[in-house]
Amino acid sequence: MANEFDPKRFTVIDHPLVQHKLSFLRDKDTSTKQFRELVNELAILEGYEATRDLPLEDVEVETPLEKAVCRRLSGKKVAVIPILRAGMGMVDGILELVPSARVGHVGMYRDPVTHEPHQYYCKLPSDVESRTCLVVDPMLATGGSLTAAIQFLREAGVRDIRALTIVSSPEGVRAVLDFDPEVRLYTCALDRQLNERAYILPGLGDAGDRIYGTK
Ligand SMILES: O=P(O)(O)OC[C@H]1O[C@H](OP(=O)(O)OP(=O)(O)O)[C@H](O)[C@@H]1O
Ligand SMILES: O=c1cc[nH]c(=O)[nH]1
Ligand SMILES: [Mg+2]
Repeated sequence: MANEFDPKRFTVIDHPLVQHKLSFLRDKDTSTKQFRELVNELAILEGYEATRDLPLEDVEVETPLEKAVCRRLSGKKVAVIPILRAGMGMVDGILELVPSARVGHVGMYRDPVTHEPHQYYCKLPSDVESRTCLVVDPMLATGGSLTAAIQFLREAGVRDIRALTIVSSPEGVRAVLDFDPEVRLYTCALDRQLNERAYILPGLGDAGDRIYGTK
């Protein structure tokens, strides 16, 4: 479905498998175990889309019959950057696709009253600036957490940043795309709006609590 955002920078993944899994993710009766599995599966499907244009190079391979020119990922390396906690639920899915990726962690929690993000941890790969960084977090609500993470990566010199969320609000998408003119954003769903507590509607509730069973 068309939306108001620049299609070169913002992609809603409307693949049937994604939409099918998302329907179970939203369901309040889905168990913690199943929720975690679904987040992992959605990360794989989304990661496939977000890595679609990684550069390739020709390599010569000897098949059992003859030599063949094949294509492999070229030098450009990948880092996965989960925004803690909920983003951790997407890491293994991305690593299944790109096993050699490094993982950097950005710890961020949202103040329940002001909704402002507070950073409490950060550890990035030493060569992060030369990597394609896939920032993962299931939820994009006000955009405060993701813009803070992007700012952090820009300050570390990262050029290629792609953000992968599962459910996004229009307010959050606008905030992220306006904040950073280069970032590319992928999501499985563009939802209707935020409520007065800055939760996404219809959304899926608190992703961190549902992944870890803390409520
Ligand atoms: O776009 P925003 O308004 O910043 O909200 C989205 C953030 O809120 C959630 O994290 P939360 O603060 O609940 O931390 P958690 O992952 O530890 O549960 C979510 O995982 C995002 O990081
Ligand atoms: O709807 C929301 C908003 C922020 N964080 C969540 O986990 N869910
Ligand atoms: Mg949470």
